[in-house]
Amino acid sequence: MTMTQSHPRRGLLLILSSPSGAGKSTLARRLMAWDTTLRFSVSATTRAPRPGEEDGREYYFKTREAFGAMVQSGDMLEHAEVFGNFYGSPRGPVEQAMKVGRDTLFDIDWQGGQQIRNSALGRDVVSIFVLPPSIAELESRLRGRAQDSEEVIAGRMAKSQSEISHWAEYDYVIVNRDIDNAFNELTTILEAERLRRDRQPALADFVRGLNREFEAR
Ligand SMILES: Nc1nc2c(ncn2[C@@H]2O[C@H](COP(=O)(O)OP(=O)(O)O)[C@@H](O)[C@H]2O)c(=O)[nH]1
Ligand SMILES: Nc1ncnc2c1ncn2[C@@H]1O[C@H](COP(=O)(O)OP(=O)(O)O)[C@@H](O)[C@H]1O
Repeated sequence: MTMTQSHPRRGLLLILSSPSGAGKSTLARRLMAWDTTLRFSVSATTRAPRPGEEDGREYYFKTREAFGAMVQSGDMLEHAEVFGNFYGSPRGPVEQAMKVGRDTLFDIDWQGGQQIRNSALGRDVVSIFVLPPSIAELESRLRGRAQDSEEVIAGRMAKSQSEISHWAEYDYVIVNRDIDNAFNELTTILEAERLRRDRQPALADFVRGLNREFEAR
């Protein structure tokens, strides 16, 4: 029997979180281009689209009523209020991907990370927190992105210290100083975690064989 027949592969849930502006969307975009088998979990949000954002690509843009209805009917795997707007990960596509052993990438905040880690899917989670090299650089990246008003930027900066305080809840931490180095760390983590996942069932078989050998002595 082949390994895939006896042990259907489970999809990994790769969670990326960071204070706003540290670079997690940039890393997520690069990772999706690097590995086209990864599925990006497109969140629903009540925040307004930024210039260039497309409904269904970066987010599903929803009214508060429509968002509330999704939560009520159990369609969200997790949801949270972030910077005064609601954000949530639709459950259906994640469960579909898990079933066929496809890995899913989430760009969600620490509250969402905590909810998925504590859910029935928790054992398939690999979580990564992205830190900026300095707070001055974080602010300059938020400004450089030039997509938010001064007020929005100030609000995000004010929240960044409490966001950062959750770093130790994550499996891995990447300091995004140089984007190429940060991206290399990210792909190394994914490759190592995939190896671990893929080897686990075969290892269990192997140890059963060792035990049979013990018993036969
Ligand atoms: N819990 C949760 N957080 C989300 C979700 N989608 C996005 N976020 C987080 O919401 C925050 C704001 O996202 P966004 O408005 O795109 O701003 P940006 O992070 O500055 O690009 C970020 O920390 C995202 O990771 C989601 O589905 N659930
Ligand atoms: N290592 C880096 N060095 C310099 N600029 C970066 C780096 N990583 C990301 N950026 C830039 O910083 C800004 C914020 O990045 P973004 O990915 O949108 O952050 P987040 O999704 O965490 O809010 C973007 O303009 C992005 O191009």
